[in-house]
Amino acid sequence: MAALSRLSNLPVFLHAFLQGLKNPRTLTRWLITFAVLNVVRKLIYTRYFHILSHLPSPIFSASYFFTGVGVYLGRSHYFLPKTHARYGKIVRVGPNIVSVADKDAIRDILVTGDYPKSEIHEGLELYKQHSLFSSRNKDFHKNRRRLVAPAFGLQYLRSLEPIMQGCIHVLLEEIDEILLDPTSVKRGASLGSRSSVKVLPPGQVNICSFMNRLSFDIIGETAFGQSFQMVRDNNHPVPRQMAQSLKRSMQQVFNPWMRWFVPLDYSFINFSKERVQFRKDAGERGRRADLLQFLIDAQVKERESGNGETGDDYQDMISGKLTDQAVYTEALVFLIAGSETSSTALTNTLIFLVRNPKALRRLREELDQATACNPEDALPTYDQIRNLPYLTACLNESMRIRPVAATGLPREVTEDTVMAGYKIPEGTKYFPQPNAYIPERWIPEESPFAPVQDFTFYPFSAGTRNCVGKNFAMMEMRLILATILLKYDIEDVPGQRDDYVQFITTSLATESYVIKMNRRQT
Ligand code: HEM
Repeated sequence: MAALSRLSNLPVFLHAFLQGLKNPRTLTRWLITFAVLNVVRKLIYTRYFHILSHLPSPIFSASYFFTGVGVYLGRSHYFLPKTHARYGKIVRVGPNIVSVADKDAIRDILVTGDYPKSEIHEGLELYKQHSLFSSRNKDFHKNRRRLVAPAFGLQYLRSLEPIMQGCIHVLLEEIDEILLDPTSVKRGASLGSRSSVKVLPPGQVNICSFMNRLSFDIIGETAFGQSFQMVRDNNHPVPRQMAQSLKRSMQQVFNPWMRWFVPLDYSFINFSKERVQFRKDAGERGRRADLLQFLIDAQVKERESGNGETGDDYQDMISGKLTDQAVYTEALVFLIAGSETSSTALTNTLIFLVRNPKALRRLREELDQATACNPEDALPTYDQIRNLPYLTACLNESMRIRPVAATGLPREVTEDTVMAGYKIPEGTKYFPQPNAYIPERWIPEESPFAPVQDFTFYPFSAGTRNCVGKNFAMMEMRLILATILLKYDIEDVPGQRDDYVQFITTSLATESYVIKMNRRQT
């Protein structure tokens, strides 16, 4: 069909060409007509004759144009729930993109079938280097994941607790300073391109900005051995460069024309290179138990075992060897994957809590009980809070309503699959009152609903490509949330926008959410 429709354009083109030889204006007119006809032909073909044309789909799915606009504006996640509500659980949303919103099908894709990541991930590779996050090659991924995963085991993460606590301590100092003197707010440069940090009325703090800056400091300390001092100074160029490059690289995946006009700025890679070299040069003196040290040690072990690089750069890259380049690329992947994700999830949780005072009170009670014997100035320890059910429920509930990876986890179908003809029962809702913040639904003995079904909740994805940093993120979020609630009374400032944009992960569109904070009287 495609070949036939292509041939049918040939006489039109020849006619245009012959006419054009006589008169350049006629040639232009005919070329425009030809281009328009070609677009119409493609749209008709994609809509009615393509191998996916039997799937339910809105009319816009025949082209990438609307998806491209949605991704450019960071609003692509808004249309998906509406499209599924209208067309069912399997919907074609682009010429070659099918969106799936069914728990069994999702389990098949991510876990049972372990489908490879889609081509989109290639657009997210850093200067064409495979990495744990972007690689689509299963052997590469298996090898790299085997080397890196122990850094996120509970045992190793324990060594990171003092580092995280140190950063949280700086946050408390900074918030206290603003509460005393609102003009002391560090304006710095905005991380995205939308807003900057403002002086607020006394007693108010932009919690979105602080969570964002704190997550960068924690990843800076753990992955590069150096805080970005974003909480204190809000002025380091690397987080800003990184946030902007990621946004642009996602926009360019669906809008390739942008590459001509907006080049990507990868200068932040030099920062990673320098930090790795600095740590290596420092030798035993510079040793620290953190993610960067783990990568460097893993590289040394791989080399000592005789399984190191072969000298062929390309082969070493595709087989997942921890070359020098691989070490600084993976450190950057931690920075990219581990900053905006945790900070968005934390900001959302704080917003839900100030808007749900009952849940806030209950969480506070749980935390007070767990830390009752702490001296006044002490921060909660991870041992005290890691198993608190309501704390975990509050985080889960916010990641359920506002997932950090909201546009799904694109995978590729590499062979014929029954999913395209999948029959799905209509009208099944996995979460009763889906938009209400009810942390109790995660505590089976207290839930007003039937227990949450397995495989309906994937904030960290599932299967071989799930989030390697899940334990890190949960530890970080529990520590930060617990500390804030133990040290401050917090309250909502009503009437603020809380819509969000999605580039690689989601974030508040305004980059700002202000809450009232007051040092807690003990
Ligand atoms: C609330 C916080 C976080 C959430 C919700 C989250 C979510 C996810 C999700 C959904 C994926 C799968 C992406 C895909 O399939 O395309 C993923 C992968 C990944 N995440 Fe996280 N993440 C979080 C925090 C972190 C942190 C703190 C780190 C590291 C310090 C991290 C490192 C990674 C890496 C390296 C991958 C790729 C893993 C692989 O493919 O083997 N994440 N994350």
